[in-house]
Amino acid sequence: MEQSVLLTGAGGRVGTAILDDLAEDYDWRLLDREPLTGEYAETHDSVVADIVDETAVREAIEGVDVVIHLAGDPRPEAPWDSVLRNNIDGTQTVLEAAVDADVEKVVFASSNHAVGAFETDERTPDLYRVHDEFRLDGTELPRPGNLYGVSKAAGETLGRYYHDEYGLSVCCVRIGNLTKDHPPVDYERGQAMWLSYRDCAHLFDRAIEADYGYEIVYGISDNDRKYYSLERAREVLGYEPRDNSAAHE
Ligand SMILES: NC(=O)C1=CN([C@@H]2O[C@H](COP(=O)(O)OP(=O)(O)OC[C@H]3O[C@@H](n4cnc5c(N)ncnc54)[C@H](O)[C@@H]3O)[C@@H](O)[C@H]2O)C=CC1
Ligand SMILES: O=C1O[C@H](COP(=O)(O)O)[C@@H](O)[C@H](O)[C@H]1O
Repeated sequence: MEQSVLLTGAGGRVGTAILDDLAEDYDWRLLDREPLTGEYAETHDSVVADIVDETAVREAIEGVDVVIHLAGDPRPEAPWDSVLRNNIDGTQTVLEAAVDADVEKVVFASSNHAVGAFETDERTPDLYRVHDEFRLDGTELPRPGNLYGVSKAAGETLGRYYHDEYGLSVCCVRIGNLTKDHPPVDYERGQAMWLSYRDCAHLFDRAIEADYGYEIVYGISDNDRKYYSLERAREVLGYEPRDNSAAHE
């Protein structure tokens, strides 16, 4: 039987990349604080709610197998009051409701900014180039370079807690730079962490289907330039990216 999946932040860029490829593959429930427009609003069950509204989130989550949690403030420069509310409090609300509703898995949209401070002056810009062999693999401690990154590291830690304490399966995807059709132009960092739309959809598809306990994986395409390892995503999720920013240089 088709799995039912709650997609929070469904109206945004990552949500669109996922639905563009997977709209027919799951029984979706779409949640966003803005009313959804376009084809997915007409063809799928959708809920307009704020992610910190505990009652609305509990209602939306009832009966689903998996949650993909994207809703939040995605701005690297976002101020503390916004990330505290939308990213940290919102993620805790989702995880608590998921446990109470016996959800099997939560896939959390973490970010490259949870580890942004590894990009020191000594390492960059070499880090973004093909010859450089430095890799982060998800076993390192978080090292955020801004408060947005702190909020993503907090979301990962909340996931760890809800896994250890309640047995919830949690996969944190440290998404790189999702850009449609081609990697960012004249931006080496963005090219090293490019995630194409179709690789994004495939990665979240694998995170819905695979078996795991608690995982942190990197969400990038198979770029020649890279400083994030794809090993864990390949091994645990069966991720097989098809795109490479080098093909667009
Ligand atoms: N786009 C990217 O390259 C990356 C995105 N991410 C993360 O992925 C997630 C999605 O990002 P994007 O799709 O790019 O952002 P977006 O801004 O395009 O979409 C976010 C969606 O969440 C909704 N939303 C925001 N706060 C909400 C709240 N309190 N309650 C309910 N809905 C709310 C917005 O209305 C919007 O539709 C975010 O958590 C972001 O931090 C992480 C790394 C890279
Ligand atoms: O987490 C995120 O990261 C990407 C890439 O970061 P950037 O600083 O190189 O732009 C960003 O585009 C996205 O908005 C953000 O949510």
